[in-house]
Amino acid sequence: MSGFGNEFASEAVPGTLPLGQNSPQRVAHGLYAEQLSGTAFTAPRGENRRSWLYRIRPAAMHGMFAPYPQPRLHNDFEVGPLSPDQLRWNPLAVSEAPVDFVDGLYTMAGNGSPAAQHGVGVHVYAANRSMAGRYFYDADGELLIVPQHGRLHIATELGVLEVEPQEIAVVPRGVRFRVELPDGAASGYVCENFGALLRLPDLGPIGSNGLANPRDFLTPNAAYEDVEGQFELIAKFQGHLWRADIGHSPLDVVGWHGNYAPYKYDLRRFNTIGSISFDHPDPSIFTVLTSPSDTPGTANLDFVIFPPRWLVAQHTFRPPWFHRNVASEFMGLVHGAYDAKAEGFVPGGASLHNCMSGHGPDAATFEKASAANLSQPDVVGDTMAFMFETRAVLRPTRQALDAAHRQRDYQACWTGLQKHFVAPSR
Ligand SMILES: O=C(O)Cc1cc(O)ccc1O
Ligand SMILES: [Fe+2]
Repeated sequence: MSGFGNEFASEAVPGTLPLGQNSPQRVAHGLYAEQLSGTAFTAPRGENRRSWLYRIRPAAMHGMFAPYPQPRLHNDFEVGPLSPDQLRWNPLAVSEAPVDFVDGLYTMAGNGSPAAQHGVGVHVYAANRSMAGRYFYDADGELLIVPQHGRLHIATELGVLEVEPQEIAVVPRGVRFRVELPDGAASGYVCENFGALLRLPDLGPIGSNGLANPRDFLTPNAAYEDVEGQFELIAKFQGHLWRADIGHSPLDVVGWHGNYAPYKYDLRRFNTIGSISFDHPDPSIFTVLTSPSDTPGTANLDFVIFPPRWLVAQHTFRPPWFHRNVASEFMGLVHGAYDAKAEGFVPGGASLHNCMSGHGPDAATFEKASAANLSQPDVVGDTMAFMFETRAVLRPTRQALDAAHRQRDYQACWTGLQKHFVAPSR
């Protein structure tokens, strides 16, 4: 079903959804009615998100939760002194042992907390088997999933999302799901948003079209599993994982209606807008989705992409400029090469430039772009980089700082920048 944040209605069995009410005395087909609230009951109408689920058994039915050991996934961002160094990592290696999506998550950095209801957790994942007999939900935030390698088959309570690299999926806070790997292995990035729900950015003078267009966001039709067995429900709650026995698939929603639902988006549909005169615009022009904070214009999270595009700006240094930012920038690369880095920033890798840490094109990129012939356009072809930009400093986890795959020589990419200044003689 097409559209961003629409009021959808979907039933896998005809006649499931009640007409004219949400909670009839007896639901059709012997189902239970259950509301899933993604915003406060009293959130303003334009921001209010909830769905009504008509399901075989209510979500309350499962055993007691006990801690589930997955020490690589958490929200214990490093406390204490934090170096302002620029950081960069190679891709996380896929484990030799069998690892599913939940066990394959690895926390890189974050800010805020689930308790504070603002901030983000930044994770990567590398998995080599499908989740089988287990289901997951995150009570701490919605999950923005950015596949980098391998497709994901995400079976959720509200239906199935198939996503491949260069597409994204968003699973709302609380929605239970299982991830299968049609290609046998998969890796990518996840931003866990503790704050206000992701929404489309305002377009200002761009007008009523452009960037990510609402109709390109797709929400699944209802699909249910009617199976019983000895299964496991994994919850992420207040920064840590918990497990409970569950005797049936919780993906048993036969019909649902509402505006709180998973969705996917193909980043290749992004209507990239840029300079056709001079100067490289601020990267906010590439915002796909934003989670506002309580300060207008200052996001809890901006999800920004750097898709293929033409560079035509005249008398201009065309790649991203040198920069220091009050906000903090975590970047990843889904595909190809990024136009500010000639080498070292590889698909599946990541970089972190925190508040006011200088960054920008590496020496090779600077020299090349400074000498480029601007009478012809450049095309940035095979590429799909992205940024999770957030107003608060991203504190890396201890494991990310200590990781063998951290590039400890990252700063060297700027050491080759030559002094070109020549003081005019007086
Ligand atoms: O490469 C980066 O760090 C992100 C970035 C992109 C851009 O187009 C302009 C500035 C900027 O920091
Ligand atoms: Fe930047």
